[in-house]
Amino acid sequence: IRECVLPRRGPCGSVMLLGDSGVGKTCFLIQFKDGAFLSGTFIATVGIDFRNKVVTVDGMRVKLQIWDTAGQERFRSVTHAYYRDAQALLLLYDITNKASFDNIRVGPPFPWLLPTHSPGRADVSNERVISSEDGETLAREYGVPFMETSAKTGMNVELAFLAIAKELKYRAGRQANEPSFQLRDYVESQKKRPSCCSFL
Ligand SMILES: Nc1nc2c(ncn2[C@@H]2O[C@H](COP(=O)(O)OP(=O)(O)OP(=O)(O)O)[C@@H](O)[C@H]2O)c(=O)[nH]1
Repeated sequence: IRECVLPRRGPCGSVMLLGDSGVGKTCFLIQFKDGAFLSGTFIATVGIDFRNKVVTVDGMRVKLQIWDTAGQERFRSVTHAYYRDAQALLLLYDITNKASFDNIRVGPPFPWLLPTHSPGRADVSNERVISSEDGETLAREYGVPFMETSAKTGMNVELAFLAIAKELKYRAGRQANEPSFQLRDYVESQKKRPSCCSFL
């Protein structure tokens, strides 16, 4: 079940959404998959779940198998079992919840992974306790791309997955004359920044 089933052509990769319970992982996935925001009652994910989505980057189909993990501590051992098979990790924290930021850690046992820090809820800026600079500093420490996202407004949600798909396509085989793909530069050039008044 963990293996990507290849589409007729093009690369495939698995992406894991990680972060504390309630940071917005399920909403992030639903926003990308269906373009909708799940508001209202919060239903915690039990164990692990996945959705597939095929995206087209630079004329090539790339299949993403996106794993939504449970943030609750009691499911930690289940979700840990899946890390080693992931090509990319999206680490989410809630900018209004310091503990969720402090719990973001990516250790050296997985140097082949491609984490992206994607703080959830960048729209609730008036309750913010973790500044953009705090996030950028942590991302620099790990050498990973950084962008603030919102499942509610959709800000940067698609970009996170498209950037991963581009990286997977690039890894799958570079065409002659194709310039090398620099993930962090791409993210920096494409990402939207939350404005001072983006409380929605
Ligand atoms: N304002 C705002 N609320 C959000 C956003 N993303 C999620 N939420 C809310 O946060 C709550 C938790 O969202 P989930 O996506 O279920 O959280 P989760 O990280 O999947 O939680 P677990 O399944 O327990 O790991 C829900 O009530 C959402 O409506 C966002 O971008 N902005």
